[in-house]
Amino acid sequence: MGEPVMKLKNLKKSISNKPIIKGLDFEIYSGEVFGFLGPNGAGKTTTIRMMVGLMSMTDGDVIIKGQSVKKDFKKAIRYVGGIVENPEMYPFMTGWKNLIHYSRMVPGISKERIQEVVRLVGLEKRMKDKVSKYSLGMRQRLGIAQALLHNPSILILDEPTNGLDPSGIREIRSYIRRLAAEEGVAVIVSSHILSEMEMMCDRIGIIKNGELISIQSVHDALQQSDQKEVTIEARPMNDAYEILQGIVEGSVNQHQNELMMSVKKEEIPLVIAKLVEQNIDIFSVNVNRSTLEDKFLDLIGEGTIE
Ligand SMILES: Nc1ncnc2c1ncn2[C@@H]1O[C@H](COP(=O)(O)OP(=O)(O)OP(=O)(O)O)[C@@H](O)[C@H]1O
Repeated sequence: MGEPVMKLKNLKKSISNKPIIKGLDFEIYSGEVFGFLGPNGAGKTTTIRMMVGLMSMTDGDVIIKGQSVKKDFKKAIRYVGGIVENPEMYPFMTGWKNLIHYSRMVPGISKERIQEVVRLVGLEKRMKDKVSKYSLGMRQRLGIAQALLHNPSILILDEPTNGLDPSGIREIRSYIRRLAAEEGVAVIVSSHILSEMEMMCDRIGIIKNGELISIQSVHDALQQSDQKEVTIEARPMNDAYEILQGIVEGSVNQHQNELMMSVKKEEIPLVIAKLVEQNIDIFSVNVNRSTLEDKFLDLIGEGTIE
């Protein structure tokens, strides 16, 4: 994956002596979309605010392209583009004027670069319209264009799809993927919606109560999502083992009174039926939570997932 663009090192935050972020360690790489996922109040915004220097750190550090946000804020932050609070836009000015206005505050931004970022977020045809005529999704895209003007290595977007309708969400998603692929920027997006993250991200880190509880590649997670780890307590054990070996594709492991195997969810009833057919007594069947979705459901409680 090459050198990380950003490194979190034992990052901590306490507010009024209450630990909010309890030591985060992870790395973000060029060209990847990294999803920062967690239920409301998990600590996503607090972490992002520390990453971009909007909030002080209690302990640890954030290193961006080798520069410490704590010690060398100015050097570190020039690599970052971000929308953490609402982007500052003037509704009475056109999209183009807004970008020109912003570019004057940052040295070295050419007209060509402005055109390039406009193309990257697909707003070429709407540049002459006033921002007041834009949909929320278009404003969000203009905000992303603005954040990209100075060629950042890392783009940080806090809940970029908040408040958007499904077509707006689809658009933002495709533009974010395109940015990572075409510009090679690392993109961090936060959200509390797993399904959305799975479609947009290469890797997902799950945060709960200020701690990172899982970090996983979406590709691996989707490959695994079909398989379930199943533990069956059955007697006579040896007969059950023989039968299972004949029907389960992977290996069957024996541990004390239990047999463990990995099967597809739809195969679980078949496995049980075969054992019962052959007069095996079944005392328990446990399906262990192992996938990203399982972990996330564990966290936020079933039924609340979107
Ligand atoms: N200024 C503050 N004073 C006290 N507590 C705070 C402050 N800011 C955040 N918190 C607490 O820190 C925890 C993490 O909040 P944070 O906003 O980072 O969560 P989040 O994961 O971004 O959630 P959401 O999706 O709701 O924005 C919450 O319990 C919140 O109440």
